[in-house]
This record gives sequence, structure tokens and C-alpha cells, in this order.
Amino acid sequence: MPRTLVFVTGNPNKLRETRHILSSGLEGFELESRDLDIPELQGTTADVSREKCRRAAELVGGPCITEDTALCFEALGGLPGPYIKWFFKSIGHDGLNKMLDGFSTRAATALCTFAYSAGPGTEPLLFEGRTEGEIVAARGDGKFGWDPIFQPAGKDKTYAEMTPEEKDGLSHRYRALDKLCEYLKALPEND
Ligand SMILES: O=c1nc[nH]c2c1ncn2[C@H]1C[C@H](O)[C@@H](COP(=O)(O)OP(=O)(O)OP(=O)(O)O)O1
Ligand SMILES: [Mg+2]
Repeated sequence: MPRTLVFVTGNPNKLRETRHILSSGLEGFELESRDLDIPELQGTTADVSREKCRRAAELVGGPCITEDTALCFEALGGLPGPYIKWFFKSIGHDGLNKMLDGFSTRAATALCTFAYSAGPGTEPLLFEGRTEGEIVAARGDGKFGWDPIFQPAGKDKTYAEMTPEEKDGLSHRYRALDKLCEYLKALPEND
């Protein structure tokens, strides 16, 4: 019997990709989605993730998962990090590239954090996945956020030029979800 997880996210691309990973690589789980826009605190990626999941569990009234994606530029000491959404909305692919002009490195880390709460009032657990890469001029279809400007280390394609299977094979999201699933599989069925 697949276990159903309530995934609270306002982002349809995230949901699609997470479902794809769960149906092709990490079987045994199904998602039920709740499109709720939870206010996001400022702080480290871990602070932002923990607080979002805590609030989501209160709204859902039961166990749930949330996910936060950060894009961390080495030249900027890890920023924009969890604030990438607002940087991307404001300045787009070109602006993000220009931010790094003049620096000696365009290295970036895509960081995905899944958070799991067993229900309201319980402390969320965090599962992180990282993919190293660099920021390049946009290539590929631009359907999902900053995919066109992130090229994983050692590859000649951006995330946006990869098939869903290729991206899932090395993505920050796959790596975080793999850890979350390992944890959930080890829990007793009715937890
Ligand atoms: O694999 C990805 N490839 C490219 N872009 C991505 C990816 N994953 C997230 N993104 C974008 C969406 C948002 O602009 C920001 C993360 O912000 P983040 O708060 O985690 O997402 P969100 O507010 O859209 O959805 P949610 O309701 O789950 O918080 O990076
Ligand atoms: Mg968000």
C-alpha cells in the first residue's frame, strides 16, 4: 500500500517534479497536495524550512511535508539562498547572471530541504539535498524558475536542457526526497 503524504506547496512545478521522482525512482509514496501559500520567515534555510512546515502542519491539522529550495552563490557567501524566489522574480535570469559579473567564481549550490512534521506541535525534521554547479547564460526551456541558468558540475547541459529523467538523476530535489523517503519507510505504518 502506498503511503499518502500531504505536500503543502503553492508551486505546481515543484509538485510535478516531486510526483515524477516518487513515481519513477522512489516508489511507495503518493502525494496529496494542498495549495497554501505559507508566509516565509527570514533566516537560514533551515530556519525558513522548519517554520514553514510548523505552520503548514497547523493549517492542515495533521502530518505534512513542505519543501524549500535555495540557490546559493559561492561568491556571495551563500546568498540569495532561501531568498532566490524574490531575486528571480525581480531581476530574472539575466539579472542573476549579472550579479556575478566581476567575481572570480560563478559556482552555485542548488539546495533542497524537505521538512516533515508528524502533526501540529511537533518539531519538523529536515532532509537536505545539494547539487553543485554554476550559473550560466540562460539555455533551454524556461518553464521552471532558474532551471535555464543552472548547469550541474561536470555536465554540458543546464537543468532546463535535461529530460525530466536526467534532472531527477542528479537533482537537489531527488537527493533530499531520497533521504525523506528512507526516513519515512523506517517509521511504523501508522505513525
Ligand atoms: O528545481 C528548481 N529549478 C528551478 N527553479 C526552482 C526549482 N525549485 C524551486 N525553484 C524556484 C521556485 C521559487 O522561485 C524558488 C524557491 O522558492 P520556494 O519558496 O522554495 O518555492 P515556492 O514559494 O515557489 O513554493 P512553496 O509554496 O513550496 O514555498 O526557486
Ligand atoms: Mg515559497
